[in-house]
Amino acid sequence: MSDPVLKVGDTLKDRARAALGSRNLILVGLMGAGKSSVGRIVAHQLGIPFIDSDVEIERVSRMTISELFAAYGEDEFRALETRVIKRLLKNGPRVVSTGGGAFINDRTRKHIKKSGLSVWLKADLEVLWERVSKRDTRPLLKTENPKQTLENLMNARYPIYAEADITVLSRDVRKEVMADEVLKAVIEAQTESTLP
Ligand SMILES: Nc1ncnc2c1ncn2[C@@H]1O[C@H](COP(=O)(O)OP(=O)(O)OP(=O)(O)O)[C@@H](O)[C@H]1O
Ligand SMILES: O=C(O)C1=C[C@@H](O)[C@@H](O)[C@H](O)C1
Ligand SMILES: [Mg+2]
Repeated sequence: MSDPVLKVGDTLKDRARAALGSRNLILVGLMGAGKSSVGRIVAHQLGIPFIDSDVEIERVSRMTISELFAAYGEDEFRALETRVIKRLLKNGPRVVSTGGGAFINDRTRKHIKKSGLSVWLKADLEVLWERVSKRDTRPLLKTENPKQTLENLMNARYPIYAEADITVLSRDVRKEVMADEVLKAVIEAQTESTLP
């Protein structure tokens, strides 16, 4: 990608926007990591469209994610998720926040890797639990011991999320601070990839 000329005084968002070029920025990670809320701010900062794959799936199916899981099961949900994400990634640049299991699916992960820069928002169990325990809209956590289920998902999924291009630690700080960290990481990733 050819770098547009950057000037002294360019802001963090200008530099991140230039680093991204026409690629998509795709946020991956577990439920509660902040993909949807941080992704929305990042897109606003970059001045490019924001799309949340869970919201898009609910829009096209006219069902909630819980209803989809209940009516068709997880495998059908994943097949739909793959199709929707593939379509969303066709026209970059966009910020696409994915559902927690999207990057774990081999086909979806391939589409994500091909179409842009992936960012893993990595959080520890206590941060995630504090956030997801407030709402019961997540079908995979409707178990007898949802905190243990979340920990099991972390153990199974973290090695796969680690394949993302960038990892940003999602902590208990304001969402705007997290968004700035994502922008900085995009710039750093671009700088590293152009080093001799
Ligand atoms: N940095 C933050 N500080 C405080 N609260 C946060 C932060 N990031 C996210 N949250 C809150 O945590 C909850 C989950 O965040 P969000 O929906 O963005 O996560 P997600 O990664 O998109 O999860 P899912 O995979 O379930 O869609 C929301 O209520 C959100 O407001
Ligand atoms: O972690 C997951 O597998 C999921 C996370 C949510 O974003 C939804 O996509 C759905 O509840 C499945
Ligand atoms: Mg989300």
